[in-house]
Amino acid sequence: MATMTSKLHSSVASAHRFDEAALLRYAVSNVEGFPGAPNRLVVSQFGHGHSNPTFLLEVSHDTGDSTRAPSKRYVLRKKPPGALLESAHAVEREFQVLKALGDHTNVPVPKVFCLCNDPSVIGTSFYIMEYLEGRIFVDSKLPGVAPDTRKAIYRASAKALASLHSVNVDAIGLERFGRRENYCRRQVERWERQYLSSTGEGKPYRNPKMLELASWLKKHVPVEDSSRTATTGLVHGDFRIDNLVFHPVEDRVIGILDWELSTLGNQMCDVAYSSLPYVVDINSSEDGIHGGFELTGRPEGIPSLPDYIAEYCFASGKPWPVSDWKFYLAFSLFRGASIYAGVYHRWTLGNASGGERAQLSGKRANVLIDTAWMVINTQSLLPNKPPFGHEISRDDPAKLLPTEQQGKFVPSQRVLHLKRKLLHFMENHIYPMEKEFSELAQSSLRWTIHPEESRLKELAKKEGLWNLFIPLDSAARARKLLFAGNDYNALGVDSNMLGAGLSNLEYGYLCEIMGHSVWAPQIFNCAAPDTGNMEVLLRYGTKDQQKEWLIPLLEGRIRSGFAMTEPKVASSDATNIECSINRRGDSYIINGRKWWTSGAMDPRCKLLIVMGKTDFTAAKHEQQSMILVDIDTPGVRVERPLMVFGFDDAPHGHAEVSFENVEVPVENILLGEGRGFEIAQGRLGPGRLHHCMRLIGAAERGMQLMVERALKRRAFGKRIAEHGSFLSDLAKCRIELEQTRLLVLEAADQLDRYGNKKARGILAMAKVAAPNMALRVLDMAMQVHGAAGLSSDTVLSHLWATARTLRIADGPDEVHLGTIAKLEIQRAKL
Ligand SMILES: Cc1cc2nc3c(=O)[nH]c(=O)nc-3n(C[C@H](O)[C@H](O)[C@H](O)COP(=O)(O)OP(=O)(O)OC[C@H]3O[C@@H](n4cnc5c(N)ncnc54)[C@H](O)[C@@H]3O)c2cc1C
Repeated sequence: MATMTSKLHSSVASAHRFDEAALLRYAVSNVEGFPGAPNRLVVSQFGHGHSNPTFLLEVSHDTGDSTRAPSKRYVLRKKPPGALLESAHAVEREFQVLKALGDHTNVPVPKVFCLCNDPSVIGTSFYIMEYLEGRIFVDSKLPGVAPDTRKAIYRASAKALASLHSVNVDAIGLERFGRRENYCRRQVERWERQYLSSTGEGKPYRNPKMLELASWLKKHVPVEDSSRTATTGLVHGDFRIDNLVFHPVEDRVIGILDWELSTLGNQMCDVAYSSLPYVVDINSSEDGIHGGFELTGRPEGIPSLPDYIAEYCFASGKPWPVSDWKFYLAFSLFRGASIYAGVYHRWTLGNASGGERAQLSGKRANVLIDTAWMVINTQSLLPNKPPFGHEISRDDPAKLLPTEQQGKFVPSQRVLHLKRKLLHFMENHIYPMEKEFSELAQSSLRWTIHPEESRLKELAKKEGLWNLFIPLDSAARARKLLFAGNDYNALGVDSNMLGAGLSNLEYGYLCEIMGHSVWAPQIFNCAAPDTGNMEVLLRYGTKDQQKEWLIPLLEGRIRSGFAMTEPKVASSDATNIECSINRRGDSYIINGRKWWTSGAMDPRCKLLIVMGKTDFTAAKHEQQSMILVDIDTPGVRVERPLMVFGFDDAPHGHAEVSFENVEVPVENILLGEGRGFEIAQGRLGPGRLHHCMRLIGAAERGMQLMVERALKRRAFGKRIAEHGSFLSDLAKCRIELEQTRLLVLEAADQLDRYGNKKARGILAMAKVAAPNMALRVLDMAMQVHGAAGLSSDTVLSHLWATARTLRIADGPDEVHLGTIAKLEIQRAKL
């Protein structure tokens, strides 16, 4: 039978009591939505197998009129009291992994609210997380459970394990969560050390067979362990059925618990560990039979071991693990034995959680050691191939299909939440203001800022819709460089300024929505060229450069321009650039003429990133450098605004700018002389993809307006929507839009996974496809609107003009096509 999580707690063990009043004070100010004072806190302790004591917090709020609002439940997890084994009980790491998974993936984990490292609150570090109401199957034999449900429960746990093993750790900020290579080797050494420190003289009995086991394991470490392979990634470390919370009635996992041992490494260890019920019954106590299902018989409905592993391999795409299975199983038993020995040692010292269960741990350690030797001496454990036909799940193929919460391009809950907020903001604040913004931009006050823009920016900041474009890795660099020690306040900067920690793919879903309106991106501080310029400063800026320029840009106090293109030379080939940046003493002197410097007309524009040559004689791609120039420096002259099909894009504009003996300090050079191309590559990858994402949004807006118009407007006796030619054109637009969206999302995903250089082919494809698709859709939308579509009375002509520029402004199509073709030919030559 399953036990509901609400039935797994009892009163707090005396050794684990803590200062509840201090906790309450802390939680009220650190957990969003925690009931405010006055309130009542009831603490109880989960008794089921936790090496880090885990508590249920039930907090209710006095309403003041003798009633009490229903209590809210949270779970607190802390380190145990007393002296601890080195590196064990790291609740900080548990918090880190849960936060990353909860924020960026669909892996089922409880939401975490706060981490407290201050021991003065309740004596040790702790964190507070969501309470999950659901079923826990304490016994892996699933007694009292119907055969069908048993099958579904095992299948669901294999899928849950596959889901966590499919996580792209590099994209969710966990790339340094552990060393990936040589995991097993290090683990064998680590658990051997741990075993030695838990047993021996003055401590519980040390089993010599355990030491022999360690030697055997060291000799049989799989070859795949030494490098990054298909099985390297996030490892849970304690993945077993009783660490999973299942939905109260549906047979699916809603929470994977107990992440204490999680790290990066060889995921086959998790798979083997989760298979231990097949080889040993660790729940059988005292002198009972300790064999697992393979020996004692499987309870009806529980799949065979090969079926269980095949289910996992199919869901995760991992190879069939036959070759080293013996090692992985023996290692899992060895590690389990070391953990049990540690728990038993703690029990003898009086500070193990888990009550009576802890007392049995010493015996269990020895059972596992014996079982490991039995496994080693067994001929075959897994068949050479997965069982026939398991891929097409024999009984219910539909259950194997991804659900609506799975799939490569299904945004995480967090992104969906941001998306809802963004859509709401667009409806309530952006669309209603579009007409007024446009009117001001066409008036004699065109180069001024509408006061509503500043108000909306503040609102976007408050709503957490600010700087969402900043990728996780760039934010991490700036956080380290600029805000070491998390001291945001010393600089007077709000920590939200570094965005929401999204990957490029995650941002893609949001950036698309901003693309619905030409006015939206700047309200969220996500407009070009500021985004690209901030990216440059985040990635390549020194601490001083970041302080001077990045912070005001992050805060939206200033704007910036990127000055590369020159009227005199074909600038799609940046090696042609003629602007000179010459060193003179402690200064650089800049001379040249640029045009199409977007944003330079904006009254708030303060910074120009200028690309020029510091050495005309160096190798072709080492002549260029980038330098930071204050637009008010003597010699910088904004000559004139340029027009795009009659739009000057006021108040930001695109300017022709001349530089005449402009002197800037040497510290303003970015990254160093000759590094301009390198920076351009870093800048243009994500930045250009943002354009593509916005173009998807612009096309969606076109589709929406086109359909609305076609449903309202009548011509030749019927609505335009009833004319056959419209219907087929509309359908073709939708097909093209969806194709392009998938391409752009795939490009974002590859950018996250492989980086700019490796993803350059698909990035180039997205850059060609997106503007061309948007142009066709918007052109069709304008056509359906008749003459109105070409006027400025709808947003269509402006969206179209912007889309058209992106066949050139972001590098001409021909250049991107050249990249794609070159890669294609290279592939053919391989
Ligand atoms: C609205 C807008 C905003 C812009 N914003 C900025 C900005 O903020 N900062 C900035 O520095 N620049 C900006 N630009 C300029 C833009 O980056 C350049 O226009 C672009 O790089 C092309 O350079 P070019 O105009 O000199 O064209 P050229 O290099 O002269 O190219 C002209 C044409 O030659 C052909 N061609 C070029 N290369 C190849 C090839 N390899 N194979 C085949 N045909 C080829 C293509 O048809 C191309 O369109 C902006 C442009 C626009 C329109």
